Amino acid sequence: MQQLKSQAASGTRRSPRTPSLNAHGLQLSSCRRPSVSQPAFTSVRPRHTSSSPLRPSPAERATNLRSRIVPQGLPDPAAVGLFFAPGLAALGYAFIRGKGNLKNGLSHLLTEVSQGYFQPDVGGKNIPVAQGDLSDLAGDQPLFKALYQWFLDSGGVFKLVFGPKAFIVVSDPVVVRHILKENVFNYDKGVLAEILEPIMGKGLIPADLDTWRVRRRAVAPAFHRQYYEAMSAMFARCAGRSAEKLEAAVAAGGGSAVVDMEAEFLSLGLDIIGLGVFNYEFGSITSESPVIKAVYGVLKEAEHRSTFYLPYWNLPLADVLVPRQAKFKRDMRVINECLDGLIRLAQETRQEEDAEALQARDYSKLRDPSLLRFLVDMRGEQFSNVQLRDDLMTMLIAGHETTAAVLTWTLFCLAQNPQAEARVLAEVDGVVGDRMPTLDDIKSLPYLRCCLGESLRLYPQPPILIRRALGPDTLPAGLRGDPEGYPIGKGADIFISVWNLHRSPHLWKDPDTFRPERFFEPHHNPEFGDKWAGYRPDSLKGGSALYPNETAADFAFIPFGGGARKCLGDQFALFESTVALATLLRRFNFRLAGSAEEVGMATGATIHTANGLMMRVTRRTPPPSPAAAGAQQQQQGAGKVAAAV
Ligand code: HEM
Repeated sequence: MQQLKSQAASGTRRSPRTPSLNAHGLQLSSCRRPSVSQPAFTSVRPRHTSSSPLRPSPAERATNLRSRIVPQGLPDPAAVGLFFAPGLAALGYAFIRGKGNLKNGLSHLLTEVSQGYFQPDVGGKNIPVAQGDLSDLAGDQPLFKALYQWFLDSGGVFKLVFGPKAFIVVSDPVVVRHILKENVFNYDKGVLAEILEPIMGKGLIPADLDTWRVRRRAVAPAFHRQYYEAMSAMFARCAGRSAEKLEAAVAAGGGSAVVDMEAEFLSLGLDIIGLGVFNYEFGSITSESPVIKAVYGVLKEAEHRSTFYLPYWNLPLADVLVPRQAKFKRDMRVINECLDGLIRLAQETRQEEDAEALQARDYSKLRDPSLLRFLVDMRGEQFSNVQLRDDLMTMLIAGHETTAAVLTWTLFCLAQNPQAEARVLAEVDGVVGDRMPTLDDIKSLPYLRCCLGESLRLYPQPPILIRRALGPDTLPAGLRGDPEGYPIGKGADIFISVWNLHRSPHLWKDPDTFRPERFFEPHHNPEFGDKWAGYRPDSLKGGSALYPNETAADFAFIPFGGGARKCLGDQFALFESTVALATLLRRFNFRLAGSAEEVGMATGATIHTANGLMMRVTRRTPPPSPAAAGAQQQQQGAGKVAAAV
């Protein structure tokens, strides 16, 4: 199997980065500009007619995506004026200490800070501080890759100090299990909640624990079997639309087209999440609308905000003085009006029932099978319209780019692994044939499911989860840790590095290699003793879980988090990805149009490509479907019988 180790990560470069956050967690934004040139694609690409940033042409889209990746160069001057005087003083200090060289100066500042100046007392005194030159943070690689090196050097629990803040970085499954499951209610989302609150209000992801308890209990029952049946049909319909669009591009290109598949998956993901969550047809695969524009605007702003330490947008008049804040406000108004309208409509047609009765509805006959319909119709639920809107907004943002990223990286990995690709195709041809894939088909596609798991292992969305301790706690030792554990205090900020866990040499064989079959094989590291149970595929067979998950891996694999605050949309996203890939892979061949290095990797709201996933798409001639082959055999058999008679 091909090593992916540095393929995607290399090839893009040069600009400082800061940590950033997305809907689900911390994004270690590289904030860098790719220096590689776009491959010189000469063949026909599908054209978008608009110059809107939302329905971009491929060239526009690459620029837009990059501008989403790179936090838009310099911040707003007004914002700088409002906030950065102390920062500039610190930089001046850094400059002097660094003898005139800013990078050295930063290194001095960060190193001195790491040695204890300005550090708030939140315990963790026996936690090793990452050794080395913290100017690595201003170097060439994404921050989460720098964290990986420190993890290898310093172990599964270490402290990272920069600016006025100290963060405890956790990359050990024993400690992660403790935080996400065993002592879950001692933690909230900390800095993530501060950033997301203006966008998602008290939606499930940033919600405080009291709000979260009530809303989780209300929203979770909406994801039920009948809902997934209806959703699978919708996934197939939307994926069919994407296929038609690709067909047209291939036909226009005389048999092949170079298409940015990442952009296609973003459109597909938006259409699906709109229909699944509030039965709203964005139609973004084929069109554009002010609402789509506003959604992308808000996503972009969320990403931009996450690259700043200081929430300047909360200052009085920020939305008047800072142009991008004014735009953000306008975008929010457009989305809120749309959501309010949908909520109003759902309320006008409300048919109250108990949760069990709602789950037993005949979803095949419902014109609106969405989550919104379920939530509004549920008897006895007390919630305000604002709360409902926050929940919808949260799911819209949580389920869009994340799923598109999974599809993007799975296709990227398959294109470089012909054996894995051949195995997936054989599976899809044998199971789905020319039909639309169904929910039941997913059960018979184990290898495709593992490919999705493997893509999520290598490219977790997000690569870091954030927590803040609400009270004192003692983190367990984990592998080779202090046997006494690590006492921490209230307010301690924690980064759970999903990237480190997923690529840890202590937890996985050949951690950087794309090898989906690993999820069929048990794996254990005896060094953990009985602290970590290892990866046990058998534990999936007995349960209802179809995809590798955190329980089977005992928290070494946490693409959807784990414990009480685990993602609510995990099955939605995985079913969607399976149906979409089965639909597209059956009909088209996808080859990288340039090299893997040219694809590049960058982080923003998710880990995405730096330059788009440019693929040469051609029609695939699949073998006859099993049904067609069966019919053909029957005909031949009948022919033989007739001849014999
Ligand atoms: C591949 C796609 C997705 C990935 C990788 C993903 C990942 C995650 C992760 C890691 C968390 C936990 C965050 C934390 O613990 O801090 C989370 C939470 C959440 N996700 Fe997803 N997600 C995906 C798709 C979706 C979809 C499609 C929806 C909705 C339809 C959704 C809704 C949510 C919600 C509501 C939460 C908050 C759960 C809670 O706190 O109770 N996600 N997601």
